[in-house]
Amino acid sequence: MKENKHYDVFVIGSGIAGQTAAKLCVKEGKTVAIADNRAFGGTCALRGCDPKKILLQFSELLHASQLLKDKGVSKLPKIKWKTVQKFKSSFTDSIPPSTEEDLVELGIDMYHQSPVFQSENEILIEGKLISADKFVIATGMIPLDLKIKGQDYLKVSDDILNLKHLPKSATFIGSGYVGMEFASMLATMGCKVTVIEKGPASLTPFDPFLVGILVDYLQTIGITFIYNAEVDSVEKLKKNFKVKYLLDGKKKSVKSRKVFNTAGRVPSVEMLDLEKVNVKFDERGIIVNDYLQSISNPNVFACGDVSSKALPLTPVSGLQGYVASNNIIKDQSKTFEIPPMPSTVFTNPKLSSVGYTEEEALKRFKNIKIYKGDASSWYNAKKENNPVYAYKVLVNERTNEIIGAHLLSTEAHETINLFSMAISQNMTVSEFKKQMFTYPTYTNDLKSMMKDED
Ligand SMILES: Cc1cc2nc3c(=O)[nH]c(=O)nc-3n(C[C@H](O)[C@H](O)[C@H](O)COP(=O)(O)OP(=O)(O)OC[C@H]3O[C@@H](n4cnc5c(N)ncnc54)[C@H](O)[C@@H]3O)c2cc1C
Ligand SMILES: NC(=O)c1ccc[n+]([C@@H]2O[C@H](COP(=O)([O-])OP(=O)(O)OC[C@H]3O[C@@H](n4cnc5c(N)ncnc54)[C@H](O)[C@@H]3O)[C@@H](O)[C@H]2O)c1
Repeated sequence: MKENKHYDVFVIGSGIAGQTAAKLCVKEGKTVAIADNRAFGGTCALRGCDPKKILLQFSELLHASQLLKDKGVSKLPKIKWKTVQKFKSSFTDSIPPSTEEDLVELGIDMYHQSPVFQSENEILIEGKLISADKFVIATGMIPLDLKIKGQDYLKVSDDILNLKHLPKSATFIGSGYVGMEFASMLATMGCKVTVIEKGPASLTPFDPFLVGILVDYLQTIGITFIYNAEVDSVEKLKKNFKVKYLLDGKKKSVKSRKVFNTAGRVPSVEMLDLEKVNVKFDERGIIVNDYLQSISNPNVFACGDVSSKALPLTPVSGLQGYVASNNIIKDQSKTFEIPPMPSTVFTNPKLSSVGYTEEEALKRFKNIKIYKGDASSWYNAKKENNPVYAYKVLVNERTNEIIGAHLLSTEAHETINLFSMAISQNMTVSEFKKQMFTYPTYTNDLKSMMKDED
């Protein structure tokens, strides 16, 4: 039975982008509803950043102990995976009910299904025909469908986060953020890992000098990397799965207990029937202007991972939710400008980056100064008995301002934020070096990275 209802704003997706938009709109007196076809809370809190970091910290603990094995650690910690999973669930289980409670308290109506657009201002959901003045699409991304024979045997990041047992062996198809983080985690925990990548390198948005060092190190802990490979099919054997692929025109295969599709994520738009609402999208997501409005229908906003202006990271998605809702509250009042955005690949060790890459800086500036080095002989790495520590810092030679920083270290995920602040404040190298930092810390090392040759 169809029932008509009208809202000022209807939000689709309850992740950070959708929740931010819904909450700001309702606080401004709008009538708001939000829909999700999965548990409320979004990827980051339920199936991404947060649960991932809980699991990863155990591999970090083990990694740190492995490094100090002959330096005073006599027995490596034994990780009880089932207990780790219980600990993780103690965080994730409470997210959907607490999110729903919050939304109810704010007076936001909830729907638990994917809506399907019927016209430029109507959707069909839970059997109801609902209209709204504005729609916010914040549906995030879903794993890319690999479309290979045996694809049903492939597991994705959600499954890795919910692994009941640590597999003896695993194959990852794709070596971006997700593939590298989980490959590093499983290999550290003793799993035999193979990574098959279609391109010539891993983590292509990151600095190739540091990626090279990271990959070399991950090989020493047992990960096999296969590049320029074309995965053909997955076959189920008795205990294992066989991944067949082509390398240099030759047919090859690898066997493992689990096979993970970590070949990327695509905008979640398929179920919405966006043609009916006249909203254009491509492989990057819903095409939006600087106000995060659909270029073809200004009453529809798209924010977070699903928007064409996304950098699929939690803080950026939150910012986009804020910008979109501000523009709903006051027409075209805020543009989305991407601030210098630090990003980390949480491998052991971590790879972090902010600002320009060397390639981008060379195109953008006439002359740049590159401070680059292997810092594994520095105190901080040596005290951990850690063979990996490296950096690259980029400076505009004319102004002496820091324009990019790339770090590979145990603490890169924290120290990169200092460079983020320096870049957004247009700090010069000498201004940065004037700052006093605690000692002995990785932060204090940042100053030593920008040392001119005598
Ligand atoms: C394994 C993993 C690890 C990550 N780690 C990090 C990290 O360490 N740091 C970081 O910054 N970022 C990380 N990310 C990325 C980060 O999770 C995303 O950038 C962020 O969650 C995007 O927020 P969002 O609100 O745009 O989308 P989401 O959080 O994905 O929310 C979208 C919501 O829409 C719902 N939805 C989808 N389609 C429909 C539909 N048709 N109808 C109704 N609802 C729908 C989904 O169920 C979901 O709840 C990670 C991602 C993954 C997968
Ligand atoms: N730490 C973090 O901040 C974090 C962690 C996870 C995800 N994320 C976000 O999620 C997004 C998606 O991450 P992701 O790792 O899923 O994707 P990605 O785009 O980072 O990596 C996908 C990789 O798979 C490879 N690939 C694609 N098709 C393939 C095929 N057929 N065979 C073999 N390799 C193939 C690509 O060349 C690429 O290297 C990222 O852009 C990132 O912003 C962030």
